[in-house]
Amino acid sequence: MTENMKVDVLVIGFGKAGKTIAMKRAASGDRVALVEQSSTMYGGTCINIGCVPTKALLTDAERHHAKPTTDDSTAFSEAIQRRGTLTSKMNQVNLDLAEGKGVIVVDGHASFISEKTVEVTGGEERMEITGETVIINTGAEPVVLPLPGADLERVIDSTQAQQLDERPESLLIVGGGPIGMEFATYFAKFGTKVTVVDTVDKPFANFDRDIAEHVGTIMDNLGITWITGAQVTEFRESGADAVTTVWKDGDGNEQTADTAQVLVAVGRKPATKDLGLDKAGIELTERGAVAVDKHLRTNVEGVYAAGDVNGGPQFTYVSFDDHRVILSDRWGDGSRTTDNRVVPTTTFIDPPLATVGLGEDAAREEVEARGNTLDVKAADIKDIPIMPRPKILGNPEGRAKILVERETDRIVGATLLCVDAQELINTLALAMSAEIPASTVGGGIYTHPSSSEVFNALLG
Ligand SMILES: Cc1cc2nc3c(=O)[nH]c(=O)nc-3n(C[C@H](O)[C@H](O)[C@H](O)COP(=O)(O)OP(=O)(O)OC[C@H]3O[C@@H](n4cnc5c(N)ncnc54)[C@H](O)[C@@H]3O)c2cc1C
Ligand SMILES: NC(=O)c1ccc[n+]([C@@H]2O[C@H](COP(=O)([O-])OP(=O)(O)OC[C@H]3O[C@@H](n4cnc5c(N)ncnc54)[C@H](O)[C@@H]3O)[C@@H](O)[C@H]2O)c1
Repeated sequence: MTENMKVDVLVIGFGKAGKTIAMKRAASGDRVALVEQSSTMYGGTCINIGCVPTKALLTDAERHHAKPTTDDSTAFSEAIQRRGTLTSKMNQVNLDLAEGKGVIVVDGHASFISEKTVEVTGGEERMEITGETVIINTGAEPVVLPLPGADLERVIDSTQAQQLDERPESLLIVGGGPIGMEFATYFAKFGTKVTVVDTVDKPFANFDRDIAEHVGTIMDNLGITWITGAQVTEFRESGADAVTTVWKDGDGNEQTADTAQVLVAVGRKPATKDLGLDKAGIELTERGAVAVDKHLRTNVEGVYAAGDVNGGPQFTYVSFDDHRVILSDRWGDGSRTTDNRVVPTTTFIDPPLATVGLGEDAAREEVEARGNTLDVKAADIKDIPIMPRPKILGNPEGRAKILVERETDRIVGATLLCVDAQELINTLALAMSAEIPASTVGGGIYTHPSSSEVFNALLG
């Protein structure tokens, strides 16, 4: 039997934006249904298989590496266990929170059958749910390489890499983006021999070269081998306990490596498969994301797309901001849009690597095009005497760089590779979006010893 349900707000996917809108609208008295295809994903990617579990694993890896209290394999298993306990608690808390606010959580896979109606399958029974407002928040899924052997058991993705029963002796990671960098750090700190291969022609290609050099040293110190210009062509079984990765190097020569596991981390694509978007007439971008305008409206009235599925930057806090944009458009004055967003990033290597705004080359080009001058305020962390916190913590590695347009005193970009960079970058992002002058940030009174003193050192 098919059950039909009509709601004010239908949310597809338990992601950051969707759950936040669902809870707020339910608390405001709307009838809200939220469809989630997997009970292991209540609360979405971030808390179950993304940000939170990986940072818990990295924290345990860092603690173990700094001061081992047991052998690598035992410490690795304990970290995996703690991750499991933490995520199941958070998963349950998210379900309880949503239901506590009156959200009707529906288990099953949603697929559009018309503009504002989805069919839900896979749960206890088939249902049709129609929403006056529909929020698509289905996230993203790992890109699978279309290569021979990509489906071998030892070739895994970032979710499986968080749930290994045993510490692998060796690991090859395909892709040196944030997932590659973080997992390389995590495994290497538990004593796994890590090799990373990437197609890009230089390591850490998205970062300024001086910063990339420091990152390279950090990876070298962990014994991680970073290979660029590599085109992976195949994975092959190699005996009972290894897999061979085959790639062409920059000169076109074939290279191979045998490792216990291969982690493929070559990006994540918007999760639009089996969503029936064609039946709703919802348009996609060329890259397969749900096409949206600056209010996150799709081409169908009352249907929005939030988070990774709309093709924006793939971060939890961007999905969180998406929820504000949608609330503003649908239930507010529409003034909040995706225009002029300042989006900081942090990759959680050790120390963390954080960015906001432009890199040095792009900043110079942009500032000089305005006839102005770019001031590069930069220093190696070990050479900043008035910021002793990294030394106190025993980790003075790294470099800090803040880019300032001299004539306007505006911060146009920053890269911080240092202890507490994940916090510091938010101050700079706020200064940029609120147009607080660089000299004001530099003239702040900051507690001592704190990492914020880097602002006194570079901008004061
Ligand atoms: C390993 C890893 C580490 C990361 N680390 C960070 C980090 O440190 N910081 C950061 O900001 N970001 C990080 N990210 C990215 C971040 O997790 C995502 O950008 C964010 O979670 C996306 O949220 P979302 O709102 O788009 O949806 P998601 O949280 O992805 O939720 C989508 C939900 O929709 C469900 N779903 C999909 N299709 C359907 C359907 N048809 N019917 C019903 N349900 C469906 C899915 O099961 C899922 O639960 C990381 C990602 C990964 C993979
Ligand atoms: N700390 C964080 O905020 C954090 C952490 C992890 C993930 N994330 C989010 O998740 C997203 C996905 O991460 P990701 O690292 O998988 O993707 P990514 O797209 O950011 O990086 C993928 C890397 O794989 C390389 N690559 C692509 N195809 C390849 C191939 N065939 N062979 C070898 N290398 C190849 C690319 O050159 C790139 O360096 C990120 O973009 C980020 O938004 C964020």
